[in-house]
Amino acid sequence: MRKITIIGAGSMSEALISGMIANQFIETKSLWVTNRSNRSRLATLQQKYQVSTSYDIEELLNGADMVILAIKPKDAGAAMENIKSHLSKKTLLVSVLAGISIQTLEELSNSHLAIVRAMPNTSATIGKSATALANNNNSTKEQIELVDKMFKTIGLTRFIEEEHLDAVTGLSGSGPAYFYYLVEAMEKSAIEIGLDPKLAKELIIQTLLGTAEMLNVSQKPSHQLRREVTSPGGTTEAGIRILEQHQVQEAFIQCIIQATNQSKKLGSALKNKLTSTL
Ligand SMILES: NC(=O)C1=CN([C@@H]2O[C@H](COP(=O)(O)OP(=O)(O)OC[C@H]3O[C@@H](n4cnc5c(N)ncnc54)[C@H](OP(=O)(O)O)[C@@H]3O)[C@@H](O)[C@H]2O)C=CC1
Ligand SMILES: O=C(O)[C@@H]1CCC=N1
Repeated sequence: MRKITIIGAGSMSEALISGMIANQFIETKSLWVTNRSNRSRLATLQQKYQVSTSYDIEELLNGADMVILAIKPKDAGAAMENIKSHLSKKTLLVSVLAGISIQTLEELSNSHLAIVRAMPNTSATIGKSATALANNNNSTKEQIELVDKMFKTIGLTRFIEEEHLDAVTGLSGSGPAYFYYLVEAMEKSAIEIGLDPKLAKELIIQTLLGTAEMLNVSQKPSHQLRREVTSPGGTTEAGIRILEQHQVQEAFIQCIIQATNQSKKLGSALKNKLTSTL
């Protein structure tokens, strides 16, 4: 019987819990969850998913096959300090933290652990995450297969070189927020143009689903699919002209570059802190 422990009980932790449980990846009582101090949140997760919860590090980590870090990047130092002496060489450490490199995790654990760094997104909640993963050389084939299977319970997985994980964070880790931002604009415009908000939301959602499915099944590149919507002298052309005047495509490119750079910054902030305390 497997034992998995999640350190952190926020939104990403819950997405992982719900995916694992919905897919019967692990027995509920063998899935352990903890956080820093929010007892009522742990009680909620315990009631909702029948997972085990504890603040006793030994109880949490003893015999764990996998320990998943699902805390904010700034809390990585404190959390690792708390757990490092209880991690065995047989345990796979999995991190979903933005920006924190495998090397930093190795330094924080002070031992040669098997480590996998992952970048999912919040669509994990409904089993539709796009998750990229990178492992260090200490990870065994069995551990890599296990973590892949685990993340497949929340959506698509791809193993990549670690150097690209900050870019993945900027692109698909933060990605749902960009689409929500666009939907917010569409909802606001619906009011301006006199549409019922409920009807508008249904139409927006179906349009998004249809667009995603077209991109998925069609062999055509995105710019061609866009051209096919755009009749000469028509409505789309008139609308897109405004987006081009405001350089919206360029703004999205800069947005993703900035998010990628922020992921790198989060990593180097912790690294610099570690170096200065050595
Ligand atoms: N949200 C997203 O879209 C995505 C997030 N991520 C990454 O996932 C990680 C978690 O994000 P998210 O779930 O949104 O964060 P939340 O703020 O929702 O949750 C953070 C959790 O960490 C706990 N925590 C903090 N310090 C410690 C500690 N020392 N020991 C144990 N638990 C601790 C908190 O406990 P308490 O409440 O008691 O303080 C809380 O349960 C981040 O590193 C983020 O980069 C990755 C992909 C997407
Ligand atoms: O905003 C963040 O830092 C996290 C990482 C990716 C998505 N959310």
